[in-house]
Amino acid sequence: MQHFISVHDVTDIDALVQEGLRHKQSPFAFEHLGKHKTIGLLFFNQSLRTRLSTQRAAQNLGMNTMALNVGQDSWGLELEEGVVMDGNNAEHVKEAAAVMGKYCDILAVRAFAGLQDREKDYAETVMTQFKKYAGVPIVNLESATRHPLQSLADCITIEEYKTTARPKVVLTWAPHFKALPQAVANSFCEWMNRRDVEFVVTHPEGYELSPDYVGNAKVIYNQDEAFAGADFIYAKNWSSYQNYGQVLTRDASWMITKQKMELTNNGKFMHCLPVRRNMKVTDEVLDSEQSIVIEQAGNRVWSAQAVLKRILEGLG
Ligand SMILES: NCCC[C@H](NC(=O)CCC(=O)O)C(=O)O
Ligand SMILES: NC(=O)OP(=O)(O)O
Repeated sequence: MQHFISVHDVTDIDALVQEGLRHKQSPFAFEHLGKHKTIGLLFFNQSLRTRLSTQRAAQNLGMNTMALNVGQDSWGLELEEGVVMDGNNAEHVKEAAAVMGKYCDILAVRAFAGLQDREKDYAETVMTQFKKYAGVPIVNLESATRHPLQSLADCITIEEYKTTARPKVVLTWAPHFKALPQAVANSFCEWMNRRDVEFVVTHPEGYELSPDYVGNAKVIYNQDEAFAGADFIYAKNWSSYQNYGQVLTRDASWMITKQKMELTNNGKFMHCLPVRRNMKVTDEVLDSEQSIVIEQAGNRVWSAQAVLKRILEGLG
């Protein structure tokens, strides 16, 4: 594997899921693979899980790690080409990416959607620019449109907890007062569409995700109907794709409650975290046996470790 930007960089998801599960069993089996290799983690946005789990994964593989909060620890980065740099950003990504590529063998980048300009966000400028100028493999730590390390951890978690060969997995929109990106939901769709699951997406009208990511997934606008017989409920808020970046409703009837979970087949509750309690999901559900959010977050280490191992093998 050269870069890990999206599901399209993976030739065999099942093999990668199994790889992750093997790392979970034997975290230090490849502790020499990353010796004398350095990963740089760049954050344009906040993070808890991604920052710590990716560092932990790299360390388990014997790598050195460096993390940088762009714009806070370092200079603000200009991403547009050909502009007069008379604003707040002191350094262009052309130099910054190339320089960091001299210090690091792998660069991992988090840069959320701005949610102002759909065309710009969906062009994935930051990932594209880093890929173009860094000269080293790039790992996506959640970009404008995708969060593949999360999706791989989600696949690993579903593999561990499924009780039938072909579980029913429901991605449900849940209310939030802020405008959040579509990245986690988009990415989850892309990965689920390639897994052996019955995949259903449910959300209020106006929250349709980009068809490029939803693909052939079944979309049901009635949340109760969608929940019927589900083995996994994956909750996430996202802002509108059509009315780009808008919050169209905060309808509390979409919050995940115990009553809704009772419609499922004793389904497991999943969320990528962080989650707003009693906004998206009740305490009762989050604190119940059905919630596997902590185990899911724990699997972020094994997801990152599987990906970094594949990239390290390609470095030679
Ligand atoms: N990486 C996991 C989710 C990150 C981000 N959530 C957030 O920004 C939540 C912020 C808040 O609840 O204030 C998102 O939805 O893409
Ligand atoms: N799920 C996730 O990516 O969490 P952080 O935003 O805390 O990294």
